Amino acid sequence: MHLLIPAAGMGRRMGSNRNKLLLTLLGKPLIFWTLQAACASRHINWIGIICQLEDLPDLKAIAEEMALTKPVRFIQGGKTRQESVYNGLQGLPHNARHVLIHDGARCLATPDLLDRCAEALQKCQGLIAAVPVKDTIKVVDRTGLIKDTPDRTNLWAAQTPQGFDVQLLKQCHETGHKSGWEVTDDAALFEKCRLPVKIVEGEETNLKVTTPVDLAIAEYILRQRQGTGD
Ligand SMILES: Nc1ccn([C@@H]2O[C@H](COP(=O)(O)OP(=O)(O)OP(=O)(O)O)[C@@H](O)[C@H]2O)c(=O)n1
Ligand SMILES: C[C@](O)(CO)[C@H](O)COP(=O)(O)O
Repeated sequence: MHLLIPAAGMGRRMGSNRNKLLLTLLGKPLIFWTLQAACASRHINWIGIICQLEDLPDLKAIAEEMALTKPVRFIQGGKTRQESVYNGLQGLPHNARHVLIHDGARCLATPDLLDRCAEALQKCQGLIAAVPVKDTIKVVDRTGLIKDTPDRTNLWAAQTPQGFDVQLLKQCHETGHKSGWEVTDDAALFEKCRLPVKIVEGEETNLKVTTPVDLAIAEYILRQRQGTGD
């Protein structure tokens, strides 16, 4: 299974002056933990890291230090996540039939989740990891007034990995590009093209490290996993 890791963001919401994936999390760069899970996955046998040129030396150094046992290709990122994934798809080897896409910023995803998604992708055209929403969600208008309270039983919070048939996802990205669609995940392009996307039960701990508080929570979870919860 081929894996693309979008890692070309800036981390503005983190308030950092560099790519948040290079920030330290429990003594290692944040992206180290994402790569460690990818390496431990039984099904992933190729990794594409999508990144900005300025981060290339740091990311290469991390990959070298980890002595990754799977082939790794670095692919130039774009201005948005959507553009980055588009570039990533062009950088896949020609024999890639299925692809998992997993945010570098979701550094707590387990190898088991990656493997469950890889296995499920053998039987469908598109899927995403997701978890049922725990909060009551409000739809709010521009003036701050609540317009609707959707039924929570139908609401799921999207995560990554997201997995797709490569040719279909390439077509969806092309259509999205021509039509000027702006989306925050790849499933949305599939949906807009009226293609089916399945849900795979995700992990509550699979948070996207976005703000400083997420960094603290991620560190806490990693400590618990390592049995050093103090
Ligand atoms: N041009 C971009 C923007 C984002 N990403 C990646 O997409 C994932 C999810 O994006 P997000 O968490 O929003 O990351 P940032 O764009 O870095 O954060 P922010 O929106 O706060 O600037 C991250 O792994 C990020 O590196 C990417 O590959 N290319
Ligand atoms: C793909 C994603 O991680 C699913 O939750 C998410 O959409 C990434 O974009 P965001 O704008 O940072 O939420």
